[in-house]
Amino acid sequence: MRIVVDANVPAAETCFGPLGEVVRVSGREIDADTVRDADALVVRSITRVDEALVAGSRLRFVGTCTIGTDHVDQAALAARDIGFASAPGCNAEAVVDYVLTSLATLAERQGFSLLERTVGIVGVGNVGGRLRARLEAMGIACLACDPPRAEAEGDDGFHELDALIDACDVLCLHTPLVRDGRHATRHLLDARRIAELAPGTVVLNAGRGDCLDGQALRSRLSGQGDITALLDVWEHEPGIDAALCDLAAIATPHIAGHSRDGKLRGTHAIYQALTQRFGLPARLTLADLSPAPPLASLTLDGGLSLEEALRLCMRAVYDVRRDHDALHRESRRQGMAVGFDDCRANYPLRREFSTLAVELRPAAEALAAPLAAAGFRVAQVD
Ligand SMILES: NC(=O)C1=CN([C@@H]2O[C@H](COP(=O)(O)OP(=O)(O)OC[C@H]3O[C@@H](n4cnc5c(N)ncnc54)[C@H](O)[C@@H]3O)[C@@H](O)[C@H]2O)C=CC1
Ligand SMILES: O=C(O)C(=O)[C@H](O)COP(=O)(O)O
Repeated sequence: MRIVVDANVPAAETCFGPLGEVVRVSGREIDADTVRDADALVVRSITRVDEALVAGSRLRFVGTCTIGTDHVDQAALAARDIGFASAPGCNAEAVVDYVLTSLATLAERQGFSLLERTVGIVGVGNVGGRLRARLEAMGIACLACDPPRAEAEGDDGFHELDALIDACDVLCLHTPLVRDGRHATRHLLDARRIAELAPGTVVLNAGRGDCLDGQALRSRLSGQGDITALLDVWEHEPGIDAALCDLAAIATPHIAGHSRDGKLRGTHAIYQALTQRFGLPARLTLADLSPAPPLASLTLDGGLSLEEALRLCMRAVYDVRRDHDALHRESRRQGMAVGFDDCRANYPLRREFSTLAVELRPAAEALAAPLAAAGFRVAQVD
């Protein structure tokens, strides 16, 4: 069996090597020629998988090691009886880590307390749902907007997007890109809604770039300049709007989900789906792929405020300023599109909050509940 795999899929040789010949190709270079003689194709989010790509191939399976599936024409695959799998939820915890560390960084920079803010979550699926759970456990008020869920489950606990715009200090977008239909998300945050955001509002987009009208956001930021944007996803990646990138308080190259843990979960989910499709045994477990974290534990004594302790633990695992600085540095050095992709291809090791055990001495015991709520493993020590 010949398996073409995006060069940015970790552990591909370990997982797919025992099943066949693994051919590594850069995600943006995978084309009809590359997959012509392939039996299986394993991608991430940057390869457009459509009829033109698969028409001349003998593919029997396509897997994307990502949550998002907007880059895959699933109908075209089904019409050719090509099996398909994605990896729902694989990097949801990483995105939540990203949101928390971004908001904590902004709170420090702008001098507000995150614990006193109201956060609106748009799209309350694997990512948004976990974000809500962590924020609420930390005592932070949340409002949820998810019309498809409200329709299926009843309105209770769900609000209209315009109500979130009226009531929230922070608006987090975690919607998939849905181009058509009643719940389409393209430009969900459009020019009208961007104009209606109250001064001081923070907008964070870690869903898909097209869910937000980037031009309208740029005009508001460069004109009134009275709101704050934290952006991980962009229209026209990798050749994103350099002016918007400069105006965003945190600008990162679509890496919110790029923890090692999340990527390995994605690879492993597709390994399982591929073996099932070809009737092969799946011998590898996720634990076989996961390395020990470089920082396994730290110990806190008294003397830190809750927000200081949260920031310290978050940054010990993941500091979003590193990714913001890298995007600015590499886009200046190599040009936007090349720099953007370079940051993603050479992404440094990042683990999830849950890999860190925070040991608390008695004087720090009041930090136990909020640190656990934020996602760390907490233990009391003498
Ligand atoms: N920045 C990054 O690195 C990453 C981005 N993503 C993006 O985040 C998206 C969400 O991920 P998950 O939560 O795991 O997906 P999910 O499928 O579990 O949840 C998506 C939620 O959005 C809701 N939704 C759909 N249309 C909506 C609308 N018009 N308004 C409000 N809510 C709507 C759905 O009902 C669903 O509950 C993915 O589709 C992907 O595009 C995912 C992982 C990493
Ligand atoms: O899972 C998703 O959906 C994402 O957006 C991925 O985290 C993006 O991963 P790459 O395609 O950038 O490797």
